Amino acid sequence: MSSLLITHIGTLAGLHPKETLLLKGKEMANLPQLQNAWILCKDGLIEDFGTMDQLPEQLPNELESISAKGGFVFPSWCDSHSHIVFAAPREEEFVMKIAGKSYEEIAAAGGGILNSAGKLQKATEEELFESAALRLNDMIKQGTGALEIKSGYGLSLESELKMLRVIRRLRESFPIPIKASFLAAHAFPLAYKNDHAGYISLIIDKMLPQIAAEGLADYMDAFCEQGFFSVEETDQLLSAAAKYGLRPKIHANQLSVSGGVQIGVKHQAVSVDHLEATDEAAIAALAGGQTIATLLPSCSFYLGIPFANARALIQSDVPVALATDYNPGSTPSGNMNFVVSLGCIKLKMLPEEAINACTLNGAAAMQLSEQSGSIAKGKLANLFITRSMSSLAYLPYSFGQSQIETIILNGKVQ
Ligand SMILES: N=CN[C@@H](CCC(=O)O)C(=O)O
Ligand SMILES: [Zn+2]
Repeated sequence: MSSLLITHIGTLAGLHPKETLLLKGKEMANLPQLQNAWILCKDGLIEDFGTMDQLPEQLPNELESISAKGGFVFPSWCDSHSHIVFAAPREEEFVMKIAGKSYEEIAAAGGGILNSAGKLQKATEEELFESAALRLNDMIKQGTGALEIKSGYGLSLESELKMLRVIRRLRESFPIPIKASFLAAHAFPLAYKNDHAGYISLIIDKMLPQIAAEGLADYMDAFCEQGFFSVEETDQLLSAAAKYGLRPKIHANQLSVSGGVQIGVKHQAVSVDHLEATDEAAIAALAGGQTIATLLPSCSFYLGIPFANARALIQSDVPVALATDYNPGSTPSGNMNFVVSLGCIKLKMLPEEAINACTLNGAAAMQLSEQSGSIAKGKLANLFITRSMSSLAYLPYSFGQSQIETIILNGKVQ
């Protein structure tokens, strides 16, 4: 395999040592950097880095060398919450929202998740793969270098399997790590509207065994929310998933204080996601622990719901990650650069905190931080080079404008 040398890097950012797997509290504001640097990638991994006055004399054969022209080099974004496999966008709901309808009202009127499920059930695996691949290509161009994708628009054995197989094919076809979460507990299908127990047993007795047998999921997800899955139902689902070794990453406290955070912590969730409606009890449940609070500020932005209280979480030593939540209903955007900007502007995170939340802690929220999320020897060489910027803060400050010039995945310029 060939090697890549990047020289004249104005700032090489995100140099957390390989052993640092997760950041909490004050550590979140520390983003180690090196000025006037080079980095060498070999066989898809980061081989070494240093300052320009100490460029190595001995370099590998078959070396490609590029100049960063004074730009920053960052580890790729690690987007740990997305729903990019869907059959159709829902811009009709966007217009309903503009006219004043809430997310809950649109869902009650036959829109929302059930609308997406109806369309997905009719789509072929090929169609779903093609459309998700287009979205994923766009995300990669915007700097994403590791991704979690959920099922959850199938809501039947056949269609959930179809979604998870599409995610598997994306993983096999794209040069970035991809994790899959099983989210049949996203909404109750109409046929089970008055038979919640029936749908829960369908998930536990039919879907989980087959998904586990085919190794199609890394995590168990559930939308623990009023009008969706109760705490008791979520508890039952997470206990069943644990028998197959699937740890939770769940949707909690999006629209109301649902108790989802506490049930996630009880089941040692890798992450509890959303938390727009978080109260003190939820923060206390997470304080000082290992469960990551994954905040999704572009969902708050799009739906016009409150932004999560990132400051209180960080102050309570809760590890915070940021992700896109890319989906057709609540967040039709997979742009992590905008997430970093919203993290700063709306969640009041420092640029260093927001960048750590989108890199190392995002990787940790997919259990990938041994290989992704920071610049360290032996980690995946998934990076991006920006234009020359006056400071680190310029990246989130210049919201809506991409500063990214070059994408590098597995040590190769894309
Ligand atoms: N809240 C649950 N799931 C998605 C929205 C799904 C949809 O509206 O299609 C979310 O994370 O926001
Ligand atoms: Zn989501």
